[in-house]
Amino acid sequence: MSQQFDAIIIGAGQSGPFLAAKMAEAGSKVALIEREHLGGTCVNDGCTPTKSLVASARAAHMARRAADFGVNAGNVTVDMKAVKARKDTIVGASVSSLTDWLGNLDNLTLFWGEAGFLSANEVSVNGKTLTAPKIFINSGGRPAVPDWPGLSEITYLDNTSMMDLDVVPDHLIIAGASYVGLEFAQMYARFGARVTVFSNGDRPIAREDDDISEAVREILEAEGIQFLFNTSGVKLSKSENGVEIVLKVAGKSQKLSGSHLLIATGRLPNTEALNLIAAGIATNRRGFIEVDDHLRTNVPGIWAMGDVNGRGAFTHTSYNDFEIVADNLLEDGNRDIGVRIPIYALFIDPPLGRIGMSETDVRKSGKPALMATMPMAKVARARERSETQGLLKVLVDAETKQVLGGAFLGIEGDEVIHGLLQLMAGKQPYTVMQHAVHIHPTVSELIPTLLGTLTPLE
Ligand SMILES: Cc1cc2nc3c(=O)[nH]c(=O)nc-3n(C[C@H](O)[C@H](O)[C@H](O)COP(=O)(O)OP(=O)(O)OC[C@H]3O[C@@H](n4cnc5c(N)ncnc54)[C@H](O)[C@@H]3O)c2cc1C
Ligand SMILES: NC(=O)c1ccc[n+]([C@@H]2O[C@H](COP(=O)([O-])OP(=O)(O)OC[C@H]3O[C@@H](n4cnc5c(N)ncnc54)[C@H](O)[C@@H]3O)[C@@H](O)[C@H]2O)c1
Repeated sequence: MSQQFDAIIIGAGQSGPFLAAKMAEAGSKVALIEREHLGGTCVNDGCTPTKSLVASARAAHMARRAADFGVNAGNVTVDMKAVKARKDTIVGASVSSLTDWLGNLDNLTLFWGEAGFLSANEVSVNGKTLTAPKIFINSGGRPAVPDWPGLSEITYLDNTSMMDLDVVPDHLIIAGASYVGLEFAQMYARFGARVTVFSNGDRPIAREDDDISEAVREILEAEGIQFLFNTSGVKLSKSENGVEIVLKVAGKSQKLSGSHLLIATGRLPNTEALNLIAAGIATNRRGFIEVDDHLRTNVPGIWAMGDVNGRGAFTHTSYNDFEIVADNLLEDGNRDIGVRIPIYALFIDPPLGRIGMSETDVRKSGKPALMATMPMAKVARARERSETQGLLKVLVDAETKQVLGGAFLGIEGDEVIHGLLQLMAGKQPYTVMQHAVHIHPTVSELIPTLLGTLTPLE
């Protein structure tokens, strides 16, 4: 006997629970299936815990720098058990608030277990069969683990097991120099670990322009983080202290010995358990579920939202997928993922706020463009705070005067970048922002000055 619903939602990540609640509130009978924890990666082993840890790491860093501000903080030590407990409290509060909210909604039934398709309108969970004309997949992703010889013989960490660490490693080796690798690298260096990062790329956060990568590298190297790029031939073995790694760095053999190894080499979509074949759902070459601009899969009545569709890899993109699907289905809307402006941040300290096209993208496109850059040292707020690392960069279409993209690496870069978002979303020329009066002394007040120095991109 199957149980009949109006909608089934697989995965309680950053879109599923919100869609489940909205549909239930609108009177639909909804099943939400989750195999592990409400809130998915973001709440449990992604954004929330890492940003809580970043905050502790910043407190340690600023305490060590106290003398720069004329303050005597004495000998600074880090209590990792207390750091972890603080993080666990913040995560716990988010999970309980989600649990209370979802548990108290009429029309919503929460099923704990792993879901898999039986057909295009039937899903199995814990031996039960659920049926619905509409099914939404929000199953997210998990760490990609390289196929390195020796990996199965050693103990390694990923972003999930990092959450249980309550000691400062003697020497943390990190594979991967992007979001996950760099955020953990800086926080653990600040907690007091020796940190080495290796990557098969040629620079940190290699999706960004060279000058941004270089500035990120300078910031992190100044805190003692060691980088090895262009690595290959990684082999791992257990050692007395933890792990030994033999690898090639730009073709030359090198040995590393660390107490802990964190794998941060990208993420894969969670699709295996879903038995997509039973419903005939198509995936792309990289294994992500293919969707159109309304988040519809190739099978009528089945949608895919969040990281699993490969159209975004952030909490805000997953949440926006929910908004689009909900508006289109429940409010008669016609919203479209195609108009979404890419925006994201790398939460090292100071953070990198990014929007739209990079300089490399603009050069490749051949568009006539203007560009301006400015070191953060020119920003009064940064000088007053003795935090002058980084740079501001903006690119503008030479014909329409609309902003094409920007990179703000510096204090408040993750917040200030939203000024460009408003301009871009409103399709306004940059002069609107340039002529508006901003508050002194803020980082934002220097954006009009930055815009005043735009010159043609050679
Ligand atoms: C360390 C780290 C830090 C991050 N920091 C940020 C950040 O600062 N800002 C940001 O925007 N993004 C960040 N991200 C990315 C962000 O976490 C994800 O983009 C976000 O969680 C969106 O995920 P989602 O909604 O696709 O699904 P997820 O959050 O991955 O949730 C999917 C859920 O589906 C469940 N599930 C999977 N398969 C099944 C199944 N077959 N049956 C039942 N349930 C299933 C899983 O248990 C999980 O709970 C970070 C990621 C990591 C790893
Ligand atoms: N601030 C944020 O919003 C935030 C924070 C953390 C994670 N995330 C999300 O998580 C996703 C995953 O992040 P990530 O940093 O794990 O992956 P990524 O795909 O961004 O980067 C992977 C890194 O690992 C390296 N790498 C890959 N294979 C390797 C190999 N065999 N040997 C050595 N190096 C190798 C790459 O060169 C790169 O430096 C991101 O797409 C992002 O959306 C976001």
